[in-house]
Amino acid sequence: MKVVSPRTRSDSITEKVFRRVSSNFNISTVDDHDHYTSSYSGKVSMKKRGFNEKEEVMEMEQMGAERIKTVLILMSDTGGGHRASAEAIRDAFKIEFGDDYRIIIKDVWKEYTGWPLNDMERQYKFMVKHVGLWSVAFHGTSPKWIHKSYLSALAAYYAKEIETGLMEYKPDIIISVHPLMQHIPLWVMKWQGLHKKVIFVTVITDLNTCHRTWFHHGVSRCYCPSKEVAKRALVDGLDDSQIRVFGLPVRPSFPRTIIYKDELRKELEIDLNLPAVLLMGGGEGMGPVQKTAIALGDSLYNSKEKKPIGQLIVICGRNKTLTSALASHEWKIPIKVRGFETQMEKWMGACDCIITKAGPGTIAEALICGLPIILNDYIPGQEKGNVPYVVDNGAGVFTRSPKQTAKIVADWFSNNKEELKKMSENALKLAQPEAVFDIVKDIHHLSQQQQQRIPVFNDFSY
Ligand SMILES: CCCCCCCC/C=C\CCCCCCCC(=O)OC[C@H](CO[C@@H]1O[C@H](CO)[C@H](O)[C@H](O)[C@H]1O)OC(=O)CCCCCCC/C=C\CCCCCCCC
Ligand SMILES: O=c1ccn([C@@H]2O[C@H](COP(=O)(O)OP(=O)(O)O)[C@@H](O)[C@H]2O)c(=O)[nH]1
Repeated sequence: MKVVSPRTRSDSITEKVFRRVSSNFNISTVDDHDHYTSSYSGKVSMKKRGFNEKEEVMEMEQMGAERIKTVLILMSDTGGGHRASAEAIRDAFKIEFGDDYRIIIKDVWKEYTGWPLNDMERQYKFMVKHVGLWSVAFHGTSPKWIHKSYLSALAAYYAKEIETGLMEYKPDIIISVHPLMQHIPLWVMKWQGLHKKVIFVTVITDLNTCHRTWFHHGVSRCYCPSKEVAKRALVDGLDDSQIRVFGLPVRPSFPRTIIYKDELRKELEIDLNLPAVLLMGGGEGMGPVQKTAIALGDSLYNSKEKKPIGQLIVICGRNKTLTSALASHEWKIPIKVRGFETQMEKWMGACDCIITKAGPGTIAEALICGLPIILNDYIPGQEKGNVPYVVDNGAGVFTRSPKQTAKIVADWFSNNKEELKKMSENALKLAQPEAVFDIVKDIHHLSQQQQQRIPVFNDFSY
């Protein structure tokens, strides 16, 4: 008799989901306290690290020894902003608390799960290239019942893999810096009985019109970068005690670099005397970068006097097509065309203003560097609200026209230096360079509370 293994038989999707989900639920029950205790320190630690190590850890804890805490930061490279914020938090932990915390930045979806979760970057890139499609997906998934049903199905289907991914490093604290990384990990942790052991916080990286998936009632903290986002969190039912407004976390290297402008220009081989405009489009080099660069090539050249009135730095990020197109163009003004840069603070610190799509990371960094901002594009949904955030606060202007953009910059660099100065001052007023430190200090405080057995978790229903 031929025995058909369940793995080789070709199942329908429904059968596969049903089998996986029911087997996932057999792992533990939510209120099973014995299993809850063993689930975290037992199952993962014994499986991954061996029984002896567990005993040693317990012994040290009993002796009251300070233990290095592990922080797992969940992110995805959908855009460049989530990774930048994750790195900012990691660096700030290191500066504030030295080796007291071990920080791990992971895209758990990509590393441990399957389609569609492990393919978000590619699908997101496709969707934002077709903005209408993204707009429908963003707004269409806004109702809670829609995103909850979708996310809960994925959570159930990948529960085992996600648990493995989350618990591989035995985190004491999980920080999500991504809109799609609240529900699934929190539910999986609750199903496995771990949600009261591990502190879970969300750090929102959108400045205004963020998606509702950022808000989950089960978090210990929801760090909002602005009052506008905090209002949305309250409307979505989060408790006041869960919300903190410190600002968007920016890599600590930013506030430290800006003072040495001339040094930076020497290091980056930028003309010391000509005003400089930085042109970019997020981590992926999106928006009308090429057309704007060409328009600037004309507007920043004084054809009567046959000399440039400014210089241009273009950072194309991961957009290699853009880099090579601009590198092969003939320019009348001094220009630098760069690919993905790892020390953005230096390039921003060396320039006098910036042109960018309305990415929250770039905006927050530019504000710290006191750069007036010309926003030339935004992704519908999450980036729309960033435009009034900048413009209404007098830190920049919005125009989609490359010619208009080039005209404004030429004006700032010649007749209208006063406006440039005023906007720079407004940018600095809006900047929140300390945000990332405030966030890590607050997380540290939570961690201490938990050590003193003060409950820091928020129980939640689905
Ligand atoms: C009746 C309506 C039908 C609609 C059908 C849609 C089907 C679902 C398909 C797609 C899901 C779309 C998810 C929308 C949620 C968006 C949340 C959000 O704000 O996402 C933003 C991030 C990107 O981060 C942003 O990057 C910006 C720059 O590029 C900027 O920096 C900004 O500040 C950042 O926040 O977007 C994502 O990560 C979305 C990834 C979509 C992946 C593609 C879809 C399929 C893959 C996996 C499924 C994941 C689960 C989807 C859950 C759907 C419910 C929300
Ligand atoms: O060459 C580059 C281009 C961009 N960035 C960083 O990528 C992030 C972009 O985030 P933003 O939210 O502005 O836009 P996104 O890329 O997410 O669309 C910012 O921190 C930039 O400093 C970078 O480090 N190197």
